[in-house]
Amino acid sequence: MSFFGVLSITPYALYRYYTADLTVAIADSFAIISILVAVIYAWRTNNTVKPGLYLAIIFSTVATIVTLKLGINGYFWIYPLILFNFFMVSPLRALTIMVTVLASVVIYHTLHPNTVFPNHYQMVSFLVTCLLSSFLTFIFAFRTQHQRERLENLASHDPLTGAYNRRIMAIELNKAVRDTRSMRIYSLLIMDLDHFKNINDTFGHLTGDQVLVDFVRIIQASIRENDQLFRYGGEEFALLLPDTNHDGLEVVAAMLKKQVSSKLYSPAGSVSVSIGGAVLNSKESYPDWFKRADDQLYIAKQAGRNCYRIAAPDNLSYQAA
Ligand SMILES: Nc1nc2c(ncn2[C@@H]2O[C@H](COP(=O)(O)OP(=O)(O)OP(=O)(O)O)[C@@H](O)[C@H]2O)c(=O)[nH]1
Repeated sequence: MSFFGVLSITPYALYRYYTADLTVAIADSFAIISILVAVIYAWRTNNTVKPGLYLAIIFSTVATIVTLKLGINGYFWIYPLILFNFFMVSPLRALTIMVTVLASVVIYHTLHPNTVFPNHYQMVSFLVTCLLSSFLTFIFAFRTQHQRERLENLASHDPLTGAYNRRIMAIELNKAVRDTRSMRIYSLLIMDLDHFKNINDTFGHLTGDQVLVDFVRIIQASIRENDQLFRYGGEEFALLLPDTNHDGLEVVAAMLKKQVSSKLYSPAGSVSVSIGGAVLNSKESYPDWFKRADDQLYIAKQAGRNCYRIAAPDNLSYQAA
């Protein structure tokens, strides 16, 4: 957008300087400089939301000035401005900005008749076509946003339980491993339902599915808001816990084990979970961290299930309940 913006505005800015139309020339130059500042900011911070809003406001102000100054030679810029704004900011923000721009033009025309538009009829035509274009673009942008959110949701969640899927787990665990700047302590729990195959074999897959859904509901209700639950296999789940140290991880594992065994039921009775956990060591890769937690899960299963094991920082297993 910025490339096309600079490409299309620069010749006009030069022409305005050439014809000594200083107000419009300065407005055009300001728009070009703003584009470059916004691009540099977005490039450096990876944040496109703030520069998007900044550019939408700058461009809308410049297009309004050009419209008021040049009349018919300026107001055609409002049409590409509509598309630009809906591309740069959220649909509601873009609509608000467009209504503000059009209101400014109409107020100016009312206060200074015949300066922008030769007559009221032309002003009304301009207003109606701009409003129509804005509303149609709003509907288009709103639908696109809604569809994108649905697609994002489908691509990141397990359809049965609603927990995050394996793809997001890899992204989030890698993010935690790379987060060396914040000094946060990240922990991981791997949870696996005990004797789940028996439930499927005895009562059928639908009953098994319901147990999985209930399990996720129980876990979600017991964890903090910024903990993230992933389903990475059939009845295997991972829980990422930021700001949780070894002692904290023990407390959470004990609490989740208790919550599950007291609240999760199949037609055969209570269902339990085995849990393995590990705190992220510095300079450890995501697969190594995951493996350390998974090894602890294996030890918990070997120890008779319905229990948890947490890797000690020196890789020794803590004997736990
Ligand atoms: N209902 C249902 N079952 C699933 C799903 N995904 C995997 N499974 C079943 O989960 C069961 C996993 O069995 P195992 O890996 O033997 O584990 P387990 O019976 O829980 O035994 P332990 O983990 O050793 O206690 C298999 O029967 C799979 O078919 C699913 O989405 N729905």
